[in-house]
Parts: sequence; structure tokens; C-alpha cells
Amino acid sequence: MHPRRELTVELGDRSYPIYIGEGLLDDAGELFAQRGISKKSPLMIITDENVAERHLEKLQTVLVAAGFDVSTAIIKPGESSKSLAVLESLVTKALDAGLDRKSTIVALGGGVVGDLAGFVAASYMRGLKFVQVPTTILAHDSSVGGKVAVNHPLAKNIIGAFHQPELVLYDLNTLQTLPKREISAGLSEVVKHGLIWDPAFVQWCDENAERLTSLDADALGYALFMGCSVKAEVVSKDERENDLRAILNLGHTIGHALEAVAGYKELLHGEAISIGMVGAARLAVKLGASEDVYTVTKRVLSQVGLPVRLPEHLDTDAIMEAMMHDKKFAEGTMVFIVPIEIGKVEINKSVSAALIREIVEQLKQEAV
Ligand SMILES: NC(=O)c1ccc[n+]([C@@H]2O[C@H](COP(=O)([O-])OP(=O)(O)OC[C@H]3O[C@@H](n4cnc5c(N)ncnc54)[C@H](O)[C@@H]3O)[C@@H](O)[C@H]2O)c1
Ligand SMILES: O=C(O)C(=O)C[C@@H](O)[C@H](O)[C@H](O)COP(=O)(O)O
Ligand SMILES: [Zn+2]
Repeated sequence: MHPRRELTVELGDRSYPIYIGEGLLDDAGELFAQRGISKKSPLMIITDENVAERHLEKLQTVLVAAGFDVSTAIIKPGESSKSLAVLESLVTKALDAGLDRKSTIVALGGGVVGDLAGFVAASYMRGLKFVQVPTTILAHDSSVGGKVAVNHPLAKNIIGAFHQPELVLYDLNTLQTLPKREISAGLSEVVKHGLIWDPAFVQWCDENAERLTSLDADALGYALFMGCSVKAEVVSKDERENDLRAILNLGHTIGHALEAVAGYKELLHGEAISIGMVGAARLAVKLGASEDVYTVTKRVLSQVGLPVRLPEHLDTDAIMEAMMHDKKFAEGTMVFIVPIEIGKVEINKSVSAALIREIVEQLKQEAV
């Protein structure tokens, strides 16, 4: 077995481990067996074309050698695969492969694969076990916490469930094949975890931006461990987002609306969230926070190669309308996550639509 960092998402008898380390795909057979993944029922690996080309053979070979009955389903890469149509095609694949109630779904890929495969696992035969094998930096966030979903053309993640994995197996070696743009997009949620919880970690990201974007293995291992730690702690305290978990949505009220208005194509999730976090920081300053909240947020995000300006051609009215479809809009109020200082946020339920509109307009003029 390879050396690894370990964390636990504490959820009573549904608690599960997160393993992070280099070369962990080699250990998948043993770790799956330890978590009680069945060898008697077929298991299905869901992945996308880019990941399949680079990492599927390795995982499949290891699992077959360990005695698992493995089938695979490969989807088109990209956010547009998080759809009901692709979900249905995967259910067809699962039926063809003979998956039964004791089968396991394995999500090998980024957040798109994780959210989609997780929702297949949540819904097929009313729920199968599943395993997250994240292969993007961003997926340190999506693989932990059990939010699984597909999109609707009008709203992100609007059809989904809470369904926790049996384990998260994070092989850092897989990240070495990531394209540059995806590296930066993934770092958006890493920085977010610092901004909501840990000022020292934000400072560390600021000082180590270059090591992170160049995929320095030590820096990456530490950053992903820190990000997963924050996520695991928050989820352990409030699995179903009754209150605290909403803080993980920093930047997402504006960010999700941008993704939807841009047709889930132009902006990657991490990029949209970066712009959304700059917007949240601007809002915070308007509400009385120190100017530092804005300058530090913007600086760290820029340093890791993320956009901070909202593309001008995205229509403000459409963005405002998309926000009203977000899950954060309920009982007539918008829940907005506001960074009151670096490393600390508040859940604000009284931000007016007029103020949000003003922020959206300002984000279109943001200096880069
Ligand atoms: N469930 C959650 O809690 C949660 C949290 C954060 C984000 N999300 C969701 O995650 C999604 C974004 O995830 P993402 O950024 O990982 O996107 P993604 O899954 O689309 O992956 C990004 C791109 O990188 C490619 N790729 C993946 N791994 C690779 C590798 N190792 N080498 C080369 N290419 C690789 C993919 O094919 C894709 O083209 C969004 O849909 C977002 O809503 C969910
Ligand atoms: O896990 C959570 O909770 C999050 O908010 C993490 C986010 O990064 C993620 O994008 C999530 O999918 C957004 O949740 P949603 O409930 O707003 O769809
Ligand atoms: Zn997110």
C-alpha cells in the first residue's frame, strides 16, 4: 500500500474515509474490499472520454485483478453531460450490464462525473453504493459530502439528492494530466475552503500559488488535504444543509447563475465561482467589511490564474432571473454567503436584489 493522508467524514454509521496520496489507484482493490464493496455483483465505472483515455485502464486492471466484476460507461466530457438525458443513458447501461441492488457505481473523474454518477447511484433501484475516485483538483470538493445532481437548462444542480459515497480514493498522480485551465478552475474551490474557514490557509495559498499551478506534488497534497478537511468538518456538522453547510456556497449564488446564463459552456464551474467570490467580497465591503476582504480575495484568485471579471455580454437581467431559481432562494429571500473577514463568512438573508444587481454590474467593470 502507498503512503496516504486520511480523513473521515463523520456521519455515524454512514461515516466514510477519504484517502489522499500518490499512486492510490494501485491500492483500489484492497481499499474497496475493506469497505465492503461486493465482488459478487457487477460494479460499473462511470467516467468521461478524457479520463478514460488516461486513467481508466489502470483502475479497471487493478479491480479485475482483485476479483471485481467490472463494466464501464464512458460519457462525453463537460458540464452538458450533467443532464437527464445522459442519466437515462447510464441507467440503460447499468441495466444492460446487469447491475443489481448490491452493485456499486464508481465515479472516476471530475465533478461532472462525480455528480452524475452519484445521482445514478442514488436513483438506480432506489440507491446503490458508490465510490468517488476524483481526478481533478476541483473534485476534492465534489467527491466529499454527498451532493449529487444533474442540471436543468434553467438552473444548476436542480435535480438531485444527498447520497454519500462509501469512500473517496484520491490518487494525486492522476492530476498530473490536467490541462492548465482545469488546474486553475479547481483551485477556485481550494481557495474557497480557506476563505470560509481558515485565514492561515488563504495566506498559504497566496504564498504558494506558483507551486499549486505548477502541480508541485507536496503543495498539492497539502492543499487538497486542507480543502477536504474543511469540507468534511462542515458536512459532518450539517449534512443536509439546514444551516452551516450553506457556507460552502460562497460565490455560488452569482456563480451558478453565470454558468446557467452562459449555457454551461463558456465558463467552467471554478471560473464562475471565482467571479462569484469576488462579487461576494465586493458585497461584504459594501456591508462594512474591511477593504482587505476584497483585495486579498481578488489577489489570491488572480494569482492561481482565475478570472475575476464577469464577461460583459452576459445579460444582467438573465443573471438576476437565474439567481431566483437557485436553491438559496427560498421563502421569498435570497441567502447570500458574505465573507465578513478572510476565513470567516456569515449567512445573510437580507441582501436586496438591487444591491446584488449593482454588484453584478460592477463585476463587469472589474480591473484585471
Ligand atoms: N457535489 C458537490 O459538492 C460539488 C462541489 C463542487 C463542484 N461540483 C460540480 O463539479 C463540476 C465541475 O467539476 P470539474 O471541474 O472537476 O469538471 P469536470 O468533471 O468537467 O472535469 C474537468 C475537465 O477535465 C477533464 N479531466 C478530468 N480529470 C482529468 C485528468 N486527470 N486529466 C486530464 N483531464 C481530466 C474532464 O474530462 C473535463 O474535460 C460542476 O458540475 C460542479 O457543479 C459539485
Ligand atoms: O457541498 C456543498 O454544500 C457545496 O455547496 C459545494 C459547492 O462547491 C458545490 O458547487 C455544490 O454542488 C453546490 O451546491 P448546491 O446545493 O448549491 O447545488
Ligand atoms: Zn462549487
